[in-house]
Amino acid sequence: MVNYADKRNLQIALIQMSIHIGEPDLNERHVTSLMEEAVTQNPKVDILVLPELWNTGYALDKLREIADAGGEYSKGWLSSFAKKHQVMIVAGSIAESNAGQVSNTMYVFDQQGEVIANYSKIHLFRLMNEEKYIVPGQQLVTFDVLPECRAGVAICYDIRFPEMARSLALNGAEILFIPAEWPHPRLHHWRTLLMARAIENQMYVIACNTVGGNGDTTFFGHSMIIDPWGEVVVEGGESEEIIIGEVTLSLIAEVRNRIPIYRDRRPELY
Ligand SMILES: O=C(O)CCC(=O)C(=O)O
Repeated sequence: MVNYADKRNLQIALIQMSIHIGEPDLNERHVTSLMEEAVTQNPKVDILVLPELWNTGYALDKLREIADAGGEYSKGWLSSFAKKHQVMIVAGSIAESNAGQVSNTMYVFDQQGEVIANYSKIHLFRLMNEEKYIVPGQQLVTFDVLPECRAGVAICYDIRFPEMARSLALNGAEILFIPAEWPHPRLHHWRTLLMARAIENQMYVIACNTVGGNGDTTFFGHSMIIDPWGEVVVEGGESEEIIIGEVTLSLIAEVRNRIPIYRDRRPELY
């Protein structure tokens, strides 16, 4: 939990990085240097956000060999980083192996380096055969960013399922973090779905995508922060970059009071 009692705004850094496919050691060095750069150049950053599968990329046929056993190695150094820099990390996701099975799993660390949330992607992306190599998670996850502000998490394809974001919102989430590895030619889907999840749930959407390629697939970046009114606070381009944006916590209640969808919904009819 971000531990400033009077905190009203949050500074977010999105690590929009390229991934060396199937090279966890290289990726660890790469992501660490970008995270160092983010906290050095922006000492006020509260939360670092990483993209999906940053340790391996979609090296699906090698995943069993190269996935992090129990996530222990990644959890170790990410925890030390969070503690050293007093920063919360929404650590994208990694390929994690357990008893021969691989999951696409996210960890969230607080400023003391404790793991405060752990989510495995529940909707696996058939278009890329993800379900043949990865086992799905079985539960939705929320965590507290501040005592009075809860967040939910989703990974990439999960945003095509509006029921999921709505369930997270009904569980109290006011911010939705979304690590992704989303490619061309579906930029229009990416932007529209993120915008819709923000507007329909009146929540901040904080989405961190990758850049670069895997064979003939190109990941387009466009990591974004969208406010609960649907305005884009910040949006990346198509190259590697650290994107900084601010979350204004008071805006969430303001939007929810202005158009009170949670009071007006009729769940008994649908
Ligand atoms: O839904 C999409 O178009 C992209 C999803 C995806 O690439 C993923 O879940 O890894």
